[in-house]
Amino acid sequence: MEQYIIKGGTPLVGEVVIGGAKNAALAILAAAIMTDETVHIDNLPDVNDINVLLEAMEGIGAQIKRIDRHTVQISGGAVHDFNIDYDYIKKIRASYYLLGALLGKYKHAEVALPGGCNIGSRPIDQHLKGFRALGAEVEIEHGKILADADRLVGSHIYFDVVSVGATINVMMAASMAEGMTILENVAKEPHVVDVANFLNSMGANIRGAGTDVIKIKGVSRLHGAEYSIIPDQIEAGTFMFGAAVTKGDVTVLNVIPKHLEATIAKLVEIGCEVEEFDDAVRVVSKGKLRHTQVKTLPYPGFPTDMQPQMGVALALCEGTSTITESIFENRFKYLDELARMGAVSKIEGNSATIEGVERFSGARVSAPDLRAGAALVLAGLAADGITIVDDIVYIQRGYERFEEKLRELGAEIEKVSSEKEIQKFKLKVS
Ligand SMILES: CC(=O)N[C@H]1[C@@H](OP(=O)(O)OP(=O)(O)OC[C@H]2O[C@@H](n3ccc(=O)[nH]c3=O)[C@H](O)[C@@H]2O)O[C@H](CO)[C@@H](O)[C@@H]1O
Ligand SMILES: C=C(OP(=O)(O)O)C(=O)O
Repeated sequence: MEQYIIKGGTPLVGEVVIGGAKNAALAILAAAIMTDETVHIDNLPDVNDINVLLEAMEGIGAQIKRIDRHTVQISGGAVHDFNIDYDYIKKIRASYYLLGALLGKYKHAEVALPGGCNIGSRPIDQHLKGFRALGAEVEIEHGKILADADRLVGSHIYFDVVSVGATINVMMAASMAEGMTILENVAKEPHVVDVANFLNSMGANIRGAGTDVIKIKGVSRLHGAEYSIIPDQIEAGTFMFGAAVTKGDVTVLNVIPKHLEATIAKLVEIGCEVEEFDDAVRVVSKGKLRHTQVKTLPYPGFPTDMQPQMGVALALCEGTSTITESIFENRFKYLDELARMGAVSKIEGNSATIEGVERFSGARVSAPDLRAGAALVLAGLAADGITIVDDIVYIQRGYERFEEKLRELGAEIEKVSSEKEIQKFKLKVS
């Protein structure tokens, strides 16, 4: 089992290039099998979730050609199997996008119920409601979602909750339904817009992505395309909070600053200096950090996927801060791990009260999920002494070369997998 070992106390300083957005890329890869022609996708992040999804797609007959770590060519023409097994996708959430893609193109899909991070109850009732409204029969049997339709017909669908996954999934299926679909109360996340743009580049007719209402005029076929995925706002935000907690000076490159507005606002509130450029953002943290409040909300609100990273910063702020987590009820597990490093917090329902401390002390902690794991790495970088983060397989789901990028910013961090390597690192940094 691999771990990160970190000697904290060095400010992160320098520039870091941000990769493509995992959560956009996963949906776009799935959507790529909706045409028989070749699709060329660029700016893919080289992370475990992507590789697992590509394997699952190969398993049903898609031809996948890796051009390099960030570029892939996909031909969906040879897809002959509409059945995705649990073994492939138990580790990832976004396997559910193969439902929308297969149902849209082939009117039939059998996909195991998705996995993903254990951050709370994660129903998919809104996805199924959307597919049924388009005319599909949908059943859950033996852990699989079976969706079947003679034809899909456009419909007017109001989502009861704002869901990124349901919005994208139903948008995919509806793009190959007959007639007009109107989706209301949809998610407005940048990756929803990116997937709509990608589908449109394949010949779909989708309008309104990024607003509350998406209108889709179904088409009978989609064609090949070349597409470059948007930058990952969560990877960028993680490095930006890295600057905040280590009293560093980090510029994230290849970002869309507009997508980072909520993160930037909170960094400014806690006392960081933030400079925005066309496709870069610089975060400088000098003095003490100030306490604040934050509530996670759908975009353009503060993203739940940034909540643990912000929580680590708040645990180092002067005074008392509060976090309200309104999307997933089980996203505070990192606070128990952070307590081992000296953080002081109390969780009540979906809120956490955090009493800032002067410093963390290095300790052995476990990553409970992807973003919580990344947040604990940030805590280790800010802490006195040595921190070991276990279960980094979660972090590897969504961060490419995380430790290398941090080292390029001056961090003392290694990926290790044995006691011998841990001792070697300790000797090196002592
Ligand atoms: C692979 C991927 O892109 N994952 C992201 C996606 O997850 P995911 O697509 O699972 O998240 P959703 O936006 O669907 O979930 C938002 C809220 O809606 C609820 N809900 C969702 C669907 C449904 O059918 N019924 C229902 O009640 C969920 O329990 C949650 O409380 O968006 C989340 C919210 O930005 C992010 O944290 C995840 O990183
Ligand atoms: C929660 C996340 O991913 P998933 O939805 O795939 O579990 C995430 O990207 O932070």
